Amino acid sequence: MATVAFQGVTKLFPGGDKAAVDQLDLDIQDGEFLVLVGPSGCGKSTSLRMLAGLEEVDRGAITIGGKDVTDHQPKDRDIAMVFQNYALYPHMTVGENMGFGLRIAGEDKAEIKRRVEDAAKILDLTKFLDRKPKALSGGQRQRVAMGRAIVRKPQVFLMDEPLSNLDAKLRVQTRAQISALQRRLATTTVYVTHDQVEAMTMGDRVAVLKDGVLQQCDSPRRMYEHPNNVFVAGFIGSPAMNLLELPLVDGGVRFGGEVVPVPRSAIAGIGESSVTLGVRPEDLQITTGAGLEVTIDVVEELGADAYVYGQADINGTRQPIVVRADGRIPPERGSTITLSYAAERTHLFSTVTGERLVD
Ligand SMILES: Nc1ncnc2c1ncn2[C@@H]1O[C@H](COP(=O)(O)OP(=O)(O)OP(=O)(O)O)[C@@H](O)[C@H]1O
Repeated sequence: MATVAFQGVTKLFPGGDKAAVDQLDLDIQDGEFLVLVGPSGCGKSTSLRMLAGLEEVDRGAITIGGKDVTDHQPKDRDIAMVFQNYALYPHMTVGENMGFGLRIAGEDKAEIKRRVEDAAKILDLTKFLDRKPKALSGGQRQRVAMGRAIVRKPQVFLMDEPLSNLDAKLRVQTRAQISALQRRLATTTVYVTHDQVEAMTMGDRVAVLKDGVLQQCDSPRRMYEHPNNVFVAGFIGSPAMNLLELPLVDGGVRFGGEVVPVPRSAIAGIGESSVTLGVRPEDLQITTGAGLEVTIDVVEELGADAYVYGQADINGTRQPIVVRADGRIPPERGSTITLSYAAERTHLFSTVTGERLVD
């Protein structure tokens, strides 16, 4: 177990017009489950590979357990990595695959056997120990890859999209198993995914990257309730937060007949004439009173909930909006509904910089 720190870590690939990872600063606690998430190409795999020692760091430093490992070989970092494709040796049995790293490290045979059997028990793989990987399901192979990592008892687990080859149902099950296993072993884990649901359900903290730049690193709840900028607001949550550009009038923005106040101090000096108001689909309510009128284009019925997609007339322009409604009494497509909201459940961002304006 160990802390991990990225200190101003930068990666420039030859030919790239900007840094793949740009001055990444991140402190990961001992035993923490930290998820790196972001869209394709945001630099999450490169960050993980630099931590693993599979990619060179151009600027900055990486420490594990307080020790600078920036120039250490992967084998000298005391980490174990689980890859997307599992990277199992097809000619070896499950048991041999799991014990491989220990054998290379010159571990005693009896000790290898004991650790492999322990890991197999934890991962429910005991009856497969003598099989070859090709005789296993995708989920079982994934567990073997996990097993190979845990028998090493490393200081840090690194996982690069380890669930992406599983079908949706198995992914949900395995997600919970990995979370439970990580909590039980309390080993510092850095986990890469592009799936924000995976990030939110698994991470103690989530680090959102965009274009190689860290946007925010917080607990899932904090990230959801207090996104630092428009990108995080739109990336975390499904369906995404509604983000509406509204002109500034009378010390605030007019939304659905009400004025959401924008403190003068928040916009002082940035010359804004409009702000971006964010409101999550579940923070809008269908009302019989006055409010924001929305014409419904599509209703997605999910059982308990229905997501209602429509167009709102906001200050004379039509803007798309999505609302979570009660799935038992969903509104009808083509009809018009009126929405109310609580001003304290809205988020205000600069239209110019995208940064959050009010805490
Ligand atoms: N070996 C390489 N040579 C040149 N450029 C690279 C190399 N590896 C990655 N890149 C570039 O660096 C940036 C970050 O890539 P990276 O693989 O870290 O992103 P990612 O967030 O993991 O994306 P994905 O989810 O698609 O795997 C991208 O612009 C990518 O094209």
